[in-house]
Amino acid sequence: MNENELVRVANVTKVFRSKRLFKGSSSVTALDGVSLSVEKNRILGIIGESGSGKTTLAKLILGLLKPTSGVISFTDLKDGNSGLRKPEVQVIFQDPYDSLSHMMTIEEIVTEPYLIKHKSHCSADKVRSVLESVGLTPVDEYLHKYPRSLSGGQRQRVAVARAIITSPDIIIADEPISMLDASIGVDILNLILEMNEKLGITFIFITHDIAAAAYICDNIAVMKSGKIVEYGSRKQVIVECQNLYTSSLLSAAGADFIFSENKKHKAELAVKQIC
Ligand SMILES: Nc1ncnc2c1ncn2[C@@H]1O[C@H](COP(=O)(O)OP(=O)(O)OP(=O)(O)O)[C@@H](O)[C@H]1O
Repeated sequence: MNENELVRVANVTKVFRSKRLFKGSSSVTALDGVSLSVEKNRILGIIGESGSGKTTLAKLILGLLKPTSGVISFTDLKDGNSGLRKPEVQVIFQDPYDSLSHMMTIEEIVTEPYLIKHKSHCSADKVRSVLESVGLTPVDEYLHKYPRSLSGGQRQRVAVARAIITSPDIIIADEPISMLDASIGVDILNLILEMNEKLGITFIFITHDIAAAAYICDNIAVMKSGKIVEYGSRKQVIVECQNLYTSSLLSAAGADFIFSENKKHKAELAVKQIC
């Protein structure tokens, strides 16, 4: 693996097999010979229609599933002065109404991953700084609330806070804006950009929305029926796309894309595209 890679997915296939009583067995090839790299400090977009295999790929990278064939390898990172460790991966789910426990306060939800990782309580200062960094201010207004009293956008900010509290190397954001209003979705895109730029967190951004991917991702993999049909830099995929399926996604998005090299402009431009 080269020094810029955190994860390499090499020729990975995932077949789900199920046995049905009296009806024999059936199988679904969710991923078919997928190869890609997750590069350090970058945002990798995985885009495709429903059923194209995006979540299966995310679950394989998270270690929740095992590939049927192929290899997923993680680079070794320096851990303190001596040891080596694998990159830590956290996840943000699609549904901010379902992914946070209804029985826990915002403080408990955000600090839980820290407690699991370090087996010790998180300091009050740390919780405050994490909530501030995701824009949940004034912090005292949020700490003791329950998710039910927050809006969808605020809940997704809680999910981002929960994901960053352990200082992960990679965050997999699985359709994080698909259940939010367009303008709130753009706020979350801005937050992902900020976490990437300020904290250096690598993101895998899973979406069916090519406009959103175009504006926040450095690299994009376009998936169809379990295969990657186009893969490259944002410019290669959006401006110089070679594949008919990618072109059809671009036209379906009504995307009269203004290509900007400047990441900071991308989310604002996305407002016009997504709305
Ligand atoms: N546990 C499973 N058992 C059987 N089939 C599965 C399983 N998980 C996923 N699949 C199938 O694998 C294919 C890819 O599913 P996957 O959820 O990865 O797609 P996706 O692109 O994430 O879709 P969506 O955007 O709807 O979440 C689909 O045909 C799906 O039905």
